[in-house]
Amino acid sequence: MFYYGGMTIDLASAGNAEARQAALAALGQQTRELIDAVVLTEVPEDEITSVTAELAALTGRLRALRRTSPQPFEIGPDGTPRHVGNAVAGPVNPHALPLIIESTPERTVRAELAFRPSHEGPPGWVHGGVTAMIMDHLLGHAAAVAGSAGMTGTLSVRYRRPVPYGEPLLATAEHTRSEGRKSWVDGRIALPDGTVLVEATGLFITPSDWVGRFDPA
Ligand SMILES: CCCCCCCC/C=C\CCCCCCCC(=O)SCCNC(=O)CCNC(=O)[C@H](O)C(C)(C)COP(=O)(O)OP(=O)(O)OC[C@H]1O[C@@H](n2cnc3c(N)ncnc32)[C@H](O)[C@@H]1OP(=O)(O)O
Repeated sequence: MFYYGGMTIDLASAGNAEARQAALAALGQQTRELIDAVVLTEVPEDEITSVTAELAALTGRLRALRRTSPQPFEIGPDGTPRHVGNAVAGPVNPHALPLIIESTPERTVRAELAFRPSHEGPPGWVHGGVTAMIMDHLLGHAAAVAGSAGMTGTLSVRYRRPVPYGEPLLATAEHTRSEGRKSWVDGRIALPDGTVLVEATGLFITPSDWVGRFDPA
């Protein structure tokens, strides 16, 4: 639903929903490029001021017709779960990497990824909160594909080596065990040669009202 001038409009039923998602994903990607351009720019101050004014105008255009919250979790036309507004994996969300996760037949998960300069924490390296966020989401996804979708109860992260940005990395995770509504998942972020940079263990708890709702296909 969208709110425009006091009216409520269901745009999904009004047009081609898939074409709209593709257009929104392109906007999300362009905005990611903008974010990195902002943190790296060396243009003169008057140019910065001019670009800021143009961005304010563009922001106003996007705000002209808006939702009350990001796009929800849903089952896509091909039957797969998707959450395009998600902060970590959503292609429409510029804050998201986005993390593109593949599931293996063994119900483990993997994602090839590369952090960007805008993820910098310690000078030259990725912020530990950003890598923890990636681990939280990937471990949660691994719990879900194992049939134990839940909310993070605890997340323990061991930072073994600093994480570079701008380089291809591999993140993997696997469900290890469940007891009732509690499930444990292990994961890591590694260099392509297998050198582990970050290790994480998470406890995911299936809220009572989720039981049976998010069973994998
Ligand atoms: C988001 C996914 C959407 C759908 C997925 C489906 C499809 C999959 C596709 C794609 C996957 C995407 C993956 C995303 C991953 C991202 C995950 C996040 O970032 S989640 C945000 C951060 N976490 C919170 O905000 C939790 C806030 N806390 C709560 O909501 C509750 O406290 C909750 C649900 C964690 C537990 O509430 P209770 O009422 O169900 O729990 P009680 O009944 O009190 O306890 C049950 C057992 O769990 C233990 N427990 C409860 N909370 C614990 C905690 N925080 N740490 C350790 N143990 C805890 C208790 O001691 C108890 O254990 P005993 O049975 O006695 O052995």
